Amino acid sequence: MRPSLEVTTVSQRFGRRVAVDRVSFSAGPGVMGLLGPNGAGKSSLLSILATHVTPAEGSVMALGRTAFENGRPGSGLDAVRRDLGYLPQRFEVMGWSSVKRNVEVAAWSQGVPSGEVASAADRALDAVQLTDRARSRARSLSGGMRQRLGIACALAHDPKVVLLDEPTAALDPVQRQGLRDSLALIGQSRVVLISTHIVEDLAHIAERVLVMNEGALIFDGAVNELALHGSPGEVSPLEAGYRAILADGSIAA
Ligand SMILES: Nc1ncnc2c1ncn2[C@@H]1O[C@H](COP(=O)(O)OP(=O)(O)OP(=O)(O)O)[C@@H](O)[C@H]1O
Repeated sequence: MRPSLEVTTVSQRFGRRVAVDRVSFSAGPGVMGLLGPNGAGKSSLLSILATHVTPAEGSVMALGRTAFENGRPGSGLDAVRRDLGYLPQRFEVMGWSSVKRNVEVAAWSQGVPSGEVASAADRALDAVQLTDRARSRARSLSGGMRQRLGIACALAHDPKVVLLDEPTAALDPVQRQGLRDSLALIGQSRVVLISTHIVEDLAHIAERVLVMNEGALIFDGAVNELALHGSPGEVSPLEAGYRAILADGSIAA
C-alpha cells in the first residue's frame, strides 16, 4: 500500500491551554516539514501522530488504518503503531553498547524477529550513512552522528511513516548537511514529517511545509510557495515567507 497519513480536525488541550487546534492535513510519500515557533504545538501534534497521546478530538489514519477516531483509539491503532517510526526531541542511547547494538535493540523492541535484527540494523545504518561506525561505542559519536543513530533506531523496523521531532537542532552546518542528505533518501519511499524551527533546513529536503502557530495550522503548501509570501530583505526568501505567514497568522495555501 502507498504510504499515507491523514489527519482530521485533531486537537489537544492541557487544561485550558489549546496545544493543537483542529489540525487537518493529508500526506503521501516524501519529506514534509513542520515549522513553528516555540510552543506552537509541533511536539504535541507529533506525539499524537506517534500514538503516544490520544487527541482530545479528531481522527488520524495511517496506511488506510484508523489510529484514532473522534478522539478515541481506533480499530487499527496497534497496526499503525507497528508501521510508525518516531524520534522524540530527547532520546537516550546505550552509550557503552555499539552503534549497531543500539539499532538491533530498537528493531527487536519494535517486533522484528530475533533472526532478522542484525540485517534490519544494517539496513537502517546504511539509510543514515552510519555503516562505517557500526562497531563504535555509541558514546563516541559526534552530535550529528548521534542524531543519525536516533533516526536509524526509528527506522529499524522499516516503518512507512517516520516522525522526527527537531532532528537537526544543535548541529553544526556540516553535520546538518549530512543529515539532510540522509533524510532526502529516507523520504523516497516513506511519509516523513520533520519538525524544526530552522527554516533553512527545509529548503533542501522538504517539498512541502506545514506551519503551526498557537496550535493551529496556518500554512500548508510547497516550500517554494512559502518563499513567495515574504518581501525581499536581509533574510532568505524562505525565512521571509515564514515570518510573513507568522505575522499574518491566517494565510492558508
Ligand atoms: N505536558 C504539558 N503540560 C502542559 N502544557 C503543555 C504540555 N506539553 C506542552 N504544553 C503546552 O502546549 C503548547 C504546545 O507545546 P509544544 O511542546 O507542543 O510546542 P512546540 O511547537 O513543540 O514547541 P518547541 O519548539 O519549543 O518544542 C505550549 O503552550 C506548551 O506550554
